[in-house]
Amino acid sequence: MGIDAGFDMVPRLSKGAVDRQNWQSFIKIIKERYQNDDLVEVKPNYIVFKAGEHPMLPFEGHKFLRFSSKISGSHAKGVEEYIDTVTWVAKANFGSRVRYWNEAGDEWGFYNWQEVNDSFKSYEQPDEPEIPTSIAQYVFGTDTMSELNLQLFGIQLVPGKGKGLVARFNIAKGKRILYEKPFFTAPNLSPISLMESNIATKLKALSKTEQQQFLSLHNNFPGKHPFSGIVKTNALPCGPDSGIGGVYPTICLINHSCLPNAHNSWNSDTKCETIHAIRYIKSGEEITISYDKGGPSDSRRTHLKDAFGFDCNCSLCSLPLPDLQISDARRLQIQLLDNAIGDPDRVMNKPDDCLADCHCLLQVLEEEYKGSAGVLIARLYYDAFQISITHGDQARASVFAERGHRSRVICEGEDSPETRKIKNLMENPAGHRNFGASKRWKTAKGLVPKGLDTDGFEKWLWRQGR
Ligand SMILES: C[S@@+](CC[C@H](N)C(=O)[O-])C[C@H]1O[C@@H](n2cnc3c(N)ncnc32)[C@H](O)[C@@H]1O
Repeated sequence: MGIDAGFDMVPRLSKGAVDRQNWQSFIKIIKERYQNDDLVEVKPNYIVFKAGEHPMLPFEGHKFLRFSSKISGSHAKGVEEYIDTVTWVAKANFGSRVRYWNEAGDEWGFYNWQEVNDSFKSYEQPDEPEIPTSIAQYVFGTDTMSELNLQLFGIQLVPGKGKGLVARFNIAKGKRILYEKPFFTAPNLSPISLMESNIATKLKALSKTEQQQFLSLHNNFPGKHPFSGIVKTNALPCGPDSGIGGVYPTICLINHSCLPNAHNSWNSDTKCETIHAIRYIKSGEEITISYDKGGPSDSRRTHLKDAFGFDCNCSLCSLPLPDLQISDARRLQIQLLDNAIGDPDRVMNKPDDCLADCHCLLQVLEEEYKGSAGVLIARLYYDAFQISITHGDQARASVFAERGHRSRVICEGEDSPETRKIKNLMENPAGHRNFGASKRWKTAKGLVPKGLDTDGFEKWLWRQGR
């Protein structure tokens, strides 16, 4: 008997070039780290740590299932430190594929001992070399990237920002990068002592590992209320304008950019947060999301400092002053247009002006965000949809809904409640609550013109030249 702890690799690595290379660099880091440690011996086919039950790391990563040992009793001396360090390095290389468990915290390994012992036996004898039959097999082992559920990012130190997520592969626009359950969700309570005790209660309900993960998150507000400080630094709102925030093991390692390449969204059905690429992300590029609501650099800076406690050094905020001023002017214009479009009296009485503002906003967003305005575009099309449907124009409304739907899928995926909502409206625009408030622009859904060239169609859609 005794208490075991360690980590499992779930899913196990493939024989493909990508996994092979990642495992080799992981082994290289381990070898370098322990080169002067007499208790860590490099054998022909694996590394053995001569403490506890002598956990091993094979040189062939696809054989590896578990790194663990008993951590209780006198013979276990020193092994816990090896387990902690190797787990940490493995996590940095393989992310959530590395599942740490500790029987002291009622956590158990993923694989059964029969599977694990068989894997240990296979370490001694290297495999016969295989000739891959396809590029996919060579690169990915036996399957494609998605089927293998490859983690698209690694956790790395990013200059000036602490830890961050960096793409390990080229990531296509619209690709789901992460889907994660929060440790917990919590409201922003006042006074702070109340918030602290509320979080303490939620923390107690977590496993030991989760508690450790939570406590290892960055805290910009150290002092008398450490739990609240961690939540304030890391929590992401559970939906736009929600006063409830969620704290996540991996998503909370994503840094902010005022010009992000990914979008975070709360799925109120599954109670999970998703991260999607909103533009093509190159391998090696940092993955970023936006923590704030935009606006010119001054107001962004103030908000990020007050709400999250840091000074932003993203690529936009680091622009030379003349360039930053151009961006600031556009951000201000975006805010003004957004406010004007959202005015219900104007939607009712000056719909042509509102639609013209939507068109103008679309152009400014494209310029400012270099074609990657993400969810701002989805919202804009929803606004244009609402203006059209309020005045009975089902034809235009269905086109705007279709465009809004396309943008939502990119930012949030098909399973997002927001995506489903706009999809329903695309199919049945008259189902919107404002339909019929006015008949000013009345059209049937089927009256979308056919045979126009792109310019002609855009002119029709935005009611230009009337
Ligand atoms: C949610 S955490 C992100 C992960 C964090 N970098 C870490 O090491 O754990 C937010 C913190 O990361 C840093 N950070 C994120 N985005 C930044 C940015 N654009 N500029 C400077 N620091 C940033 C700040 O310290 C911020 O409080």
